[in-house]
Amino acid sequence: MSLCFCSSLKPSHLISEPDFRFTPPRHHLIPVHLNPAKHLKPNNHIIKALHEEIIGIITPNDVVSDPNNSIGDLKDVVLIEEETKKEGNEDKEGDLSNRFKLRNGREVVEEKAYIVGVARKGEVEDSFRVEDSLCELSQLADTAGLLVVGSTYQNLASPNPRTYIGSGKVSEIKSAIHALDVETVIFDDELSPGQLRNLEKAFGGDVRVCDRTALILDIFNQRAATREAALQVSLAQMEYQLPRLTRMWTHLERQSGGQVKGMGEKQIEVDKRILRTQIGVLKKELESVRNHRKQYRNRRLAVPIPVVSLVGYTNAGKSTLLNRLTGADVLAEDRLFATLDPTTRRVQMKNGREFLLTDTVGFIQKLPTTLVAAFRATLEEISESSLVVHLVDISHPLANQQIEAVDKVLSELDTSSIPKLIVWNKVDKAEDPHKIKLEASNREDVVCISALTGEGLDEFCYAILDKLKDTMVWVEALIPFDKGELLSMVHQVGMVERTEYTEKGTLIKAHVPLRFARLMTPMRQMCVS
Ligand SMILES: Nc1nc2c(ncn2[C@@H]2O[C@H](COP(=O)(O)OP(=O)(O)OP(=O)(O)O)[C@@H](O)[C@H]2O)c(=O)[nH]1
Ligand SMILES: [Mg+2]
Repeated sequence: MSLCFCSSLKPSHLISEPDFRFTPPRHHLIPVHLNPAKHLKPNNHIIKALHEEIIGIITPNDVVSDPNNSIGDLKDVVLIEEETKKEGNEDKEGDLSNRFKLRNGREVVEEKAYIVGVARKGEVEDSFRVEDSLCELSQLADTAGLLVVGSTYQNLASPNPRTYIGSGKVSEIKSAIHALDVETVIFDDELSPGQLRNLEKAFGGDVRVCDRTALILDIFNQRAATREAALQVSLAQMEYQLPRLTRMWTHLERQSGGQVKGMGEKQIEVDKRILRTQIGVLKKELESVRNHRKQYRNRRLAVPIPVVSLVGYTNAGKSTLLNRLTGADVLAEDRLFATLDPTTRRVQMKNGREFLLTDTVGFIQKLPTTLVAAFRATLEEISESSLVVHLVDISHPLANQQIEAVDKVLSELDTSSIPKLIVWNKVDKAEDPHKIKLEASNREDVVCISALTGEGLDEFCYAILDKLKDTMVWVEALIPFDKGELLSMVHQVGMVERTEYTEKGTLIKAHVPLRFARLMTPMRQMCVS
């Protein structure tokens, strides 16, 4: 059984991209029989490809002129993925070659996609407008390796429960997608299994229908690099798939003309059981991977250095900042969801102070709940940190909406008790950097930086220390000379305001983390007496 999101009958492109190469395995090739009498125009593009021993895309409608007679037996001329070129589309080689893209190190042919949204009447003014949300969906589609060739939306009080959009709009889209030769239609909200089914039926043919959630899950699937991330994504995919299995086997009934009525339903139950068992196995595996990571985390917590979590909308610049401050080598690129796994590195400040900085997975509006649930353990690291830094791409036209979307996820993660610092990144890219800096300086809790140029990074580190100080406890303690180790630890993790050497030991006045303050209780009493 193959798990796929876009279509319940065939493995979707969104699960496994067509792995297009110029030398495909033999079974992908089918012979082409060319009949010169039928062909009117010579096609030098193909000849060139053949001369260079590159296998080109040829259909029976293509004309091959071979002045040097170097092609040999035309029966051996082969065609890659017959479906990629339909009859009557002779001039599409150029168009097609534009659709070869390098995705995650693989050359793939981009499928044509059409995106659809719904603008809800009476929507809060400050939230994402439907055009903005569709623009983001288009970026997501691009990240997943799809070529968006058209989009539309409809104003509705609420989505149509049967087909998400109204029936008139369905017909309009049907005409558009057939005219544009679209293979996949992506909807901007999560579709119910019923809506998915009805829309596929309405569009007919081989058109696949999927939603934003499936697209995001697919991107995560493509990008999962570690075992934990891969397990988390698989779990999210299976949980998304479970209620959508409905049509997987109904084709059996259709094929047999209804003679094996009920067979499809039985098979659905079998599939659901298999899927549930797989979900159980995955959860167990995840548990063991997580225990392993927990041991690392406990070891890290034993080192008394404060942990600062970097959170923010996808593409805000979190990994760039981590790399800049720590010399780490986390992948940072202008694509959505570049990072899936948390990475922690030590930041050493000029004044000798240190803190640990953790880069986390980016957030997005309409983040699939299955994904939040599957990534909860990873995200829980955020709720265990001493400080949360919310990084904002201030140059983005939708910065405010992105801030709101991040705050929404943070509130779900129970981080309200952790102090937060807001950092406006990409100030270099802002339309009016001066104005942005002025605005930031007038606001408490906002620091303005450019992770790319390094501007404002010293202020950023000092702001972090200030914030960390707020999380600490003020102590005055007399540390005996034989506890030198503790004294240097206090210097390392606390903010020492004053030290004085007395006959009995070192008198310190400092802000220290709570658990240190507890450790120092006897020494604090010595100080009082
Ligand atoms: N101009 C400018 N570009 C920046 C800055 N910081 C990051 N970028 C660019 O923004 C893009 C995204 O950066 P990342 O560091 O990958 O963003 P991220 O927040 O880690 O993204 P995800 O991992 O997808 O959540 C990259 O192309 C960076 O070069 C900045 O201060 N100025
Ligand atoms: Mg990143």
